[in-house]
Amino acid sequence: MNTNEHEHVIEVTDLRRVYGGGFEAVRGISFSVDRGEVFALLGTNGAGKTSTVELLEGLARPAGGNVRVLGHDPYAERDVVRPRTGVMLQEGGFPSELTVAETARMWAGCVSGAMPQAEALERVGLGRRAGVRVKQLSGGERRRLDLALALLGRPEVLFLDEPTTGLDAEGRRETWELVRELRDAGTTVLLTTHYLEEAENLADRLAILHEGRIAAAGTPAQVTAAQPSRISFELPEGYFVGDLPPLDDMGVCEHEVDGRAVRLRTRELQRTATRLLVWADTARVELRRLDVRSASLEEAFLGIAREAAQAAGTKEYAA
Ligand SMILES: Nc1ncnc2c1ncn2[C@@H]1O[C@H](COP(=O)(O)OP(=O)(O)OP(=O)(O)O)[C@@H](O)[C@H]1O
Repeated sequence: MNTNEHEHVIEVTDLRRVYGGGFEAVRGISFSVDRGEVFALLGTNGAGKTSTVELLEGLARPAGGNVRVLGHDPYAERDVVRPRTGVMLQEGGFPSELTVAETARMWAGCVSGAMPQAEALERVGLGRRAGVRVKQLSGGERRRLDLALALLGRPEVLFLDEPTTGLDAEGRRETWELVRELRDAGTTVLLTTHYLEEAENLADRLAILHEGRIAAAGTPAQVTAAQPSRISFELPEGYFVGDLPPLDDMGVCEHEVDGRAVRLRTRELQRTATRLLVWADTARVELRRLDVRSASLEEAFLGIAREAAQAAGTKEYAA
């Protein structure tokens, strides 16, 4: 069970997936995930996240490139890899007539070295719902049950496909806490999500997919740092944007003026903010509603999707 000899628990090199009819959903992507890391795959609808995760889970054979999970080919060596991984699919699809406890028992029967079912249900906050039929669970509770089942085999690697879709804010935070606990105990987690806040909070590193390719990758801080920061404020009565120091000198790359409201974008936040504040101080003016902020992951995501779409010559995200 020792995986320390493998520097990368998940290693993907130039991976490709082609569906029947020749559609290439994954077009040569490479990344690796280290032991005890949480790695998020983000992307617009149809970007190729699920297609990629299915290859990592060994559910399909790649059309090209290489996948290694715990040092093995998850498709060709499924019997070696599968017992050491936990999979939470987008739709668990368990019989709805069974109770939560019966479902966990049935699933535990398929897993070697399973943890006690009650412990798995307790960990996801379903301990008190053990006697309830699956069909009576809310959408969020079903996601928790899917997660409990993925945890049953004490996996070294956990694949979570949109783990918090349908959960309320509290349920989402509880799931994040659980994922952090698992990570701290050495579990490697690969998740897909549409919630950028989730990736920002949870992921040690992430990759943004667009049309089957990686458009950006790194830590959340690295990915957002590549996008411009924003400064907004209102000029006082009698002042115009032309009264500011030359915007180029301030490091501004884009600006918008709407009446008195000014929005600047800059890749040199400290320089722009300093020049602006020195100017305001010297001119003895108050910049009302002053707001200075780095790009959020959401802004970075939208910017990357827009750039990638423009580069591909489509207009989908160019609006
Ligand atoms: N079985 C299939 N046959 C043909 N094309 C498919 C098949 N499954 C997925 N695709 C296509 O592959 C592309 C990638 O789909 P995939 O489900 O991997 O995207 P995703 O990033 O997970 O999207 P979402 O966020 O909507 O779940 C899409 O264009 C999709 O229509």
